[in-house]
Amino acid sequence: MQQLVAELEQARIGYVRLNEPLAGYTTWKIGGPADLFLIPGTEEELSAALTLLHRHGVPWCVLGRGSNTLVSDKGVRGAVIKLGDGFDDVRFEGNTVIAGASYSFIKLSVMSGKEGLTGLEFAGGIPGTVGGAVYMNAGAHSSDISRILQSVDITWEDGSRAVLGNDQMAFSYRHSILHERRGIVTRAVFRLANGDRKEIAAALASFKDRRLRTQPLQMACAGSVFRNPPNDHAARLIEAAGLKGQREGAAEVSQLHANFIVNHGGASAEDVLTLMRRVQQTVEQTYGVSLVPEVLLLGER
Ligand SMILES: Cc1cc2nc3c(=O)[nH]c(=O)nc-3n(C[C@H](O)[C@H](O)[C@H](O)COP(=O)(O)OP(=O)(O)OC[C@H]3O[C@@H](n4cnc5c(N)ncnc54)[C@H](O)[C@@H]3O)c2cc1C
Ligand SMILES: NC(=O)C1=CN([C@@H]2O[C@H](COP(=O)(O)OP(=O)(O)OC[C@H]3O[C@@H](n4cnc5c(N)ncnc54)[C@H](OP(=O)(O)O)[C@@H]3O)[C@@H](O)[C@H]2O)C=CC1
Ligand SMILES: C=C(O[C@H]1[C@H](O)[C@@H](CO)O[C@H](OP(=O)(O)OP(=O)(O)OC[C@H]2O[C@@H](n3ccc(=O)[nH]c3=O)[C@H](O)[C@@H]2O)[C@@H]1NC(C)=O)C(=O)O
Repeated sequence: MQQLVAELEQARIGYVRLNEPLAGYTTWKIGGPADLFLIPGTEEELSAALTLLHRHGVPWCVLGRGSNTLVSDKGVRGAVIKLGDGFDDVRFEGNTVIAGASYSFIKLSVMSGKEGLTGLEFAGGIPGTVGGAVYMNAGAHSSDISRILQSVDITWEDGSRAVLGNDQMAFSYRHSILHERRGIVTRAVFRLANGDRKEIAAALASFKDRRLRTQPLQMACAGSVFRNPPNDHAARLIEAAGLKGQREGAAEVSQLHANFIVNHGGASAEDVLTLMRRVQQTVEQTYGVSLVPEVLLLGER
């Protein structure tokens, strides 16, 4: 690892830390340390970092805002990559928006509305990055990334780069090709339509109001814990099974939204996983439905 760190520093990879605690990089505020934590600032630095990691046989993963991720208490063996400043930009060209992968998805939504462009209103309350949103095909209010994405710049794990069009992304409900082939989104291009600024602002405000009423936004959480089963809602099943308010340590099935698990402060990943298993077992026994996690588990168990 010492040799790898020396080579990363020689290649001027912006930010390299050993044993970096990850809890602060997730919205659940949970998780142990990463052996190695890298913040490449440019595509060149990213490619160089991936090449060196590959050469040294060190496994890696990429973290956006950590708003859909549960990091294990033992943390991550290998490297965690977080894209830096060179990926935090946005520009508008006619009806097209080009955004860096670490750009805030919420800010992208608000900025597009201010430009009089419609199509990204659904993203107003999704507190992740553009890269995480593409990976997840994030969606809300009957829309998702697949409806507006034109193309994506990707760096594959061998350091090579490609541009993939929407039809090459294998999008489906909370799924993209990146679940099957390891690569890092560096930039995304969205095709929007001309709209009325006031109407877009009104739609954003109404979605925001609905979220504030129905989701525990002020609490540390990671959005919906389970995917919705076909033609139903995980939240409906969890509430009907009497699980709202169930606790394990400082983790609780939210009283406001049954498919959210909130951290009251100091919850461990094991607390959350124990609660998730209890929810799955109870819903399976009561309704015969297997709930599948939407949140992603990262790190050593
Ligand atoms: C309050 C709240 C509300 C939410 N509401 C919604 C909602 O309405 N709809 C919805 O879909 N989600 C929602 N979420 C979940 C979450 O915000 C989304 O899944 C979001 O897209 C995750 O983005 P992120 O950057 O935080 O990803 P992370 O959690 O950091 O990562 C998620 C996955 O994406 C991968 N990834 C991250 N960046 C990249 C990249 N640059 N290239 C390749 N892979 C990458 C990671 O490796 C990981 O596998 C909500 C979460 C919260 C806390
Ligand atoms: N529960 C959790 O674990 C987490 C929840 N969140 C929630 O996500 C939202 C965004 O948080 P954050 O990324 O830190 O950004 P901020 O709350 O700092 O807001 C950044 C910008 O986005 C706007 N904005 C925030 N929410 C919305 C929305 N739903 N619709 C439209 N515009 C919005 C804000 O406008 P304005 O000031 O006018 O609202 C502001 O201009 C907040 O509601 C926050 O509570 C975020 C992170 C973790
Ligand atoms: C938050 C996420 O996305 C959210 C997205 O914000 C919203 C809005 O479009 O729709 C999905 O939630 P959801 O299906 O729970 O939507 P909601 O409108 O909140 O609830 C649906 C229905 O479930 C029932 N419901 C909801 C909450 C609750 O505590 N109890 C309950 O019974 C209600 O009948 C309600 O009508 C996405 N979740 C999934 C897993 O698809 C996420 O993916 O992280």
